Amino acid sequence: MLALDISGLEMRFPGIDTPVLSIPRLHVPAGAQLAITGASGSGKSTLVNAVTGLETTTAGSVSWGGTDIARLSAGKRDAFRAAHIGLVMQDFHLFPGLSAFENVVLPVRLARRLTQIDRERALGLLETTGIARASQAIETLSRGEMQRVAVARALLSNPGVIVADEPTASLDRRTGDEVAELIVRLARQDGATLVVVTHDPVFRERLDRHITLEGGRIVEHSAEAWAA
Ligand SMILES: Nc1ncnc2c1ncn2[C@@H]1O[C@H](COP(=O)(O)OP(=O)(O)OP(=O)(O)O)[C@@H](O)[C@H]1O
Repeated sequence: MLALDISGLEMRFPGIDTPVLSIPRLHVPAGAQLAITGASGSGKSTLVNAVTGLETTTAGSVSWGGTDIARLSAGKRDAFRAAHIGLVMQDFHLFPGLSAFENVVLPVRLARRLTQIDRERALGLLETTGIARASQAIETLSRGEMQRVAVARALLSNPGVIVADEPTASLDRRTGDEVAELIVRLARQDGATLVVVTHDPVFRERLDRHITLEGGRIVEHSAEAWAA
């Protein structure tokens, strides 16, 4: 598990005068769970892209466990993300033509040779996430099952951090609640720090702290989310 420390973060885009994101300070302790809410266009995805290193920051530092990823080269940021951050996205990002199992192990297989331990962990995670047939073709799974496979994939390398961007937004209420419960439970079990963008107040209440963004700034936060 890794703590997140943001300081003086700014994200600007060409042609826009004001920063689309401006966060003077934010601290999330190692193993804590942060929900990010806010209206459309408030900067949630931009913040996710900054904390995962998917996008280059304009100014400030984004530090995970003391490593400031804003200072890393693009290649080193990618390597840091692969080693430490499990990502779950709204639209799953799964590969058709592969089975559930093959989807879970794909990122590891692309990085290195798959070991027996990887295979066993992948099968164990599929079982934990409620996927009965690991060999089932991914495109034949229900949407809820697909997101469960994406959760298993995010957890395979035992990351210190899990970042989920609206992971239940394209699921129905009941399925979404089940996936939310699963993400929170597995993050806690693995001791991973969890950051979730969600519009869902029920999901937000499952996490131990939250911030609300408006116009790229933190306008409201729970007592535990130290932000100034
Ligand atoms: N690459 C870019 N170039 C220019 N403007 C951008 C870029 N990316 C994001 N923006 C702008 O930054 C603002 C924040 O966008 P962002 O996608 O972070 O919002 P959001 O809160 O995630 O919205 P939603 O809930 O609709 O996904 C928006 O006004 C958007 O138009």
